[in-house]
Amino acid sequence: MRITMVGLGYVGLVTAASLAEIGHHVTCVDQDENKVRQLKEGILPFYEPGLRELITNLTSKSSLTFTTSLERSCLGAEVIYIAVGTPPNDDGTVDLSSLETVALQLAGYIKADVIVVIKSTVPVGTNDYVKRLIDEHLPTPVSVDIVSNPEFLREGTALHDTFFGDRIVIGANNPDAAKVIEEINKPFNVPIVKTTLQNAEMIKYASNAFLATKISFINEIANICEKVGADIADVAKAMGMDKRIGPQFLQAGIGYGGSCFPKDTRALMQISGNVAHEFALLKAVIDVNNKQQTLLVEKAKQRFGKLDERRIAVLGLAFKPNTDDIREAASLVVIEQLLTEGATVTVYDPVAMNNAKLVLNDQVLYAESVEAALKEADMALIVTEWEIIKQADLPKWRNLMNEPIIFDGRNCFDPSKMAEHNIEYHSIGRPVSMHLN
Ligand SMILES: NC(=O)c1ccc[n+]([C@@H]2O[C@H](COP(=O)([O-])OP(=O)(O)OC[C@H]3O[C@@H](n4cnc5c(N)ncnc54)[C@H](O)[C@@H]3O)[C@@H](O)[C@H]2O)c1
Ligand SMILES: O=c1ccn([C@@H]2O[C@H](COP(=O)(O)OP(=O)(O)O[C@H]3O[C@H](CO)[C@@H](O)[C@H](O)[C@H]3O)[C@@H](O)[C@H]2O)c(=O)[nH]1
Repeated sequence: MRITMVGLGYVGLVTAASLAEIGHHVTCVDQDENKVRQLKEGILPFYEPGLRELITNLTSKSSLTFTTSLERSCLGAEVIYIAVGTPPNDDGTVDLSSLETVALQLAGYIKADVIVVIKSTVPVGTNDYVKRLIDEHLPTPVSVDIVSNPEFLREGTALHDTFFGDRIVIGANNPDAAKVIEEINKPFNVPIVKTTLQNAEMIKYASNAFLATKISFINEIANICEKVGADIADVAKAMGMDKRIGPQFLQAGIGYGGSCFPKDTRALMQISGNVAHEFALLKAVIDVNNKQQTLLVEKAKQRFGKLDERRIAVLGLAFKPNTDDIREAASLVVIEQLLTEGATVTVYDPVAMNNAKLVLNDQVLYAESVEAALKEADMALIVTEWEIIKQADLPKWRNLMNEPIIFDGRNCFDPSKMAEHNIEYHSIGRPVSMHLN
């Protein structure tokens, strides 16, 4: 099948490469000339394990090509995927302007019957709206079908999630169009759910909101554990053994971040508000998360009284490991709090430093390694559970720091081990372990 993919963010690039890998011919389009030029040279715009190798292999076979010309990419395309960003507006509503722009441009370029597949996360009713927009602006009478195919990949494990996903959702009004997209996806050998456009749109928001709910729930349990002397690690483990609950997304910590959960939960609040439904549960999930992101610094303040003139190492900036994405990362909240308190902040992340520099500029010091960040620090705050952090040489950490005190937002270490190494250790939902001398 000849496919065009418009928008080369995480979703567009990973989907395009995956579709090419299962035998389709995919032309990738982005308006960002720099991004397209770099992709042609094999340079990826973001860090994702395994993706560069896959893309290099597919481009060498010409099953994956890159261009900035939407017009040329439409020639001969049987299916056009759209995966442009749908970022939040200030009030939490979804900014659909990129999607509208692409729809209007496409209307001018489509010369034959085609299926348009929307992969972007969009509020209920948007797929219908895009169909109307295209139809109203088509200069030639051709048939354009719209299919909603929301994406469920996670950053850092995007390829695995695509090839071993739990389900592929295909929403369409026209069963023939749904059938074509089903055939395209069959080689993935992932269960396919065919449904309406509205259901497909809602499935995406409901799934993300539910996962966010699980995280805020376990974080609240963790906060209570700290006060009653229980240990969240044991509690979550035993809860997750109940198949009705399941073990995933029960990792307590400093809250969820990233380009999806924060924006999609806020968007679902807006969607429910638009139909005069007060989604009290989701509001609580968001409030809990906002508070959770401030927890580490609050603990540090309680421990020290004031943080001004303290040298503080922040370890991990990405919103989760195995990505360089810092969109709505907890690290940004933590760093802002620390700077407001007057602390001197040194940061380190194995892959997100360049993205961080674009946002934080010269407000913080940038270290070249975990060890360099810890050197002469009065305390360390762990925000992302990178493997390089979890495999710490603890005696070395202890010797590097002015004071061996760690506030861990991701529960990377066993508290008893920290006590053995004479490190004062504050984590989430577990007892504090003090150093012995
Ligand atoms: N990032 C994720 O992990 C993830 C997972 C599932 C779903 N989603 C959803 O997928 C969508 C895309 O997210 P993302 O993070 O991959 O996107 P992104 O914002 O990182 O990238 C979007 C790309 O679209 C391009 N673009 C914008 N307007 C364009 C136009 N008119 N013509 C051509 N290209 C254009 C931009 O240049 C950019 O490269 C969003 O709706 C998001 O909510 C994201
Ligand atoms: O038990 C957990 C699991 C996750 N998180 C945090 O939650 C955030 C999101 O993590 P994750 O879901 O792994 O990453 P994303 O790449 O944002 O993926 C989510 O958002 C995507 C965009 O919509 C969806 O496609 C995915 O299915 C959905 O998992 C991160 O800050 C994690 O640290 C926790 O705090 N505890």
